[in-house]
Amino acid sequence: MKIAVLPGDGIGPEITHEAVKVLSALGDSFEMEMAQVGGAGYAAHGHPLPEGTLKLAKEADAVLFGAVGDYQYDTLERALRPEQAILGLRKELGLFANLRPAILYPELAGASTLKPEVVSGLDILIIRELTGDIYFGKPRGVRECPDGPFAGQREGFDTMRYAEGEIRRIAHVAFQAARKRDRRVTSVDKANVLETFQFWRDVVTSVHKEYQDVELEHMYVDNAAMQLVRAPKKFDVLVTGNMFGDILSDAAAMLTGSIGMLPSASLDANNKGLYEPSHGSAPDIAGKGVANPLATILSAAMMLRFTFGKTEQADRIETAVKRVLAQGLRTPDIHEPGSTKVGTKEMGDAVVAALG
Ligand SMILES: NC(=O)c1ccc[n+]([C@@H]2O[C@H](COP(=O)([O-])OP(=O)(O)OC[C@H]3O[C@@H](n4cnc5c(N)ncnc54)[C@H](O)[C@@H]3O)[C@@H](O)[C@H]2O)c1
Ligand SMILES: CC(C)[C@H](C(=O)O)[C@@H](O)C(=O)O
Ligand SMILES: [Mg+2]
Repeated sequence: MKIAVLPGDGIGPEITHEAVKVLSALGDSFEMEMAQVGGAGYAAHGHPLPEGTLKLAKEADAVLFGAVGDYQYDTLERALRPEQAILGLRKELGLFANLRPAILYPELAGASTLKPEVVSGLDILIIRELTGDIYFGKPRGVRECPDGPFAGQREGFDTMRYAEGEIRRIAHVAFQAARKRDRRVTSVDKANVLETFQFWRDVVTSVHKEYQDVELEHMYVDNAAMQLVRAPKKFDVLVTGNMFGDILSDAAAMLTGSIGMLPSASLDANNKGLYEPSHGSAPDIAGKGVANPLATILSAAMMLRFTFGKTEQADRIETAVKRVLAQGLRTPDIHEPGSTKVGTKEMGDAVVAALG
């Protein structure tokens, strides 16, 4: 059981450290090897995804990833920016299925920016396609605008595209996940405007024929964004493309009380995976010891469940997280009167202490 630990930048090292601490406290023997990635990879090796890091990630059974990115690298040419590391890992490892479960722990019902009655009991699963869409489509770049009123000026462009097989495989993941839940899938698209997403809708509808026991609804992405804050509990499994999934999952994070609570699993066809919080490197709070490590700790629990099949150990971590929340411990991102404010390390220590 080899885990590649890639802490990255900003709060990445702080939160990953806590997740490693929790994994180490379980009593199983995981082989964990660390490597630099993102801005840290660029600073040490001149590339955000150094060869050695990619090799380690490929060899390992799973990757525990912190976060990448820092403002100081924003002016580098795109290929060298820290974000290319996570995009490169997803592509190189074939991690096409991104599972982002948005669960509101009852203890945090008062912490959400939405009214408790709107969010209490929330348990939805966002499935984001992760290796296609406008993120990876070619051509892209900046060129001379060929026609229209701005002809001759520079224009930026990207290409949105999805191959049928890419849509089919993520649709299967969604329908199969729904079978283990409330058997309802909402496919989110923009079929009213975009060719790519009319095609998406048609392909999802055709895959659905194999899953007649699962209810399928189609929804436009703008409506989905509205419904997520209006009546989020109406959703069960939400499946969508790379770009829409990125945006909707950050919105869903706030339903859970904080972006620091939303874990994720990025899986290939064989459940090999990369596990990371859904948030970024939070440069604004990096080094202050206040970042919420729970999304990363919960991502480690997803790793145990999906890649290693260690359901009991995953349950232990998730139960420990519930216990520390019940004890009233909160990092400062969660605003709740009467709670006990703790830092990143104390939160990690509390989870370790609460492991049954
Ligand atoms: N997968 C990734 O590595 C990943 C994901 C998203 C953004 N990024 C990168 O992170 C950098 C910052 O991006 P951003 O500011 O748009 O998004 P962000 O998610 O890093 O931060 C948004 C806000 O949420 C807060 N926040 C995030 N995680 C938190 C945590 N665990 N505990 C407490 N507060 C937390 C931050 O302090 C900030 O105010 C950028 O370089 C971006 O490209 C990386
Ligand atoms: C950092 C960035 C490339 C990444 C994405 O857009 O996928 C992030 O926002 C995420 O949600 O993991
Ligand atoms: Mg994002």
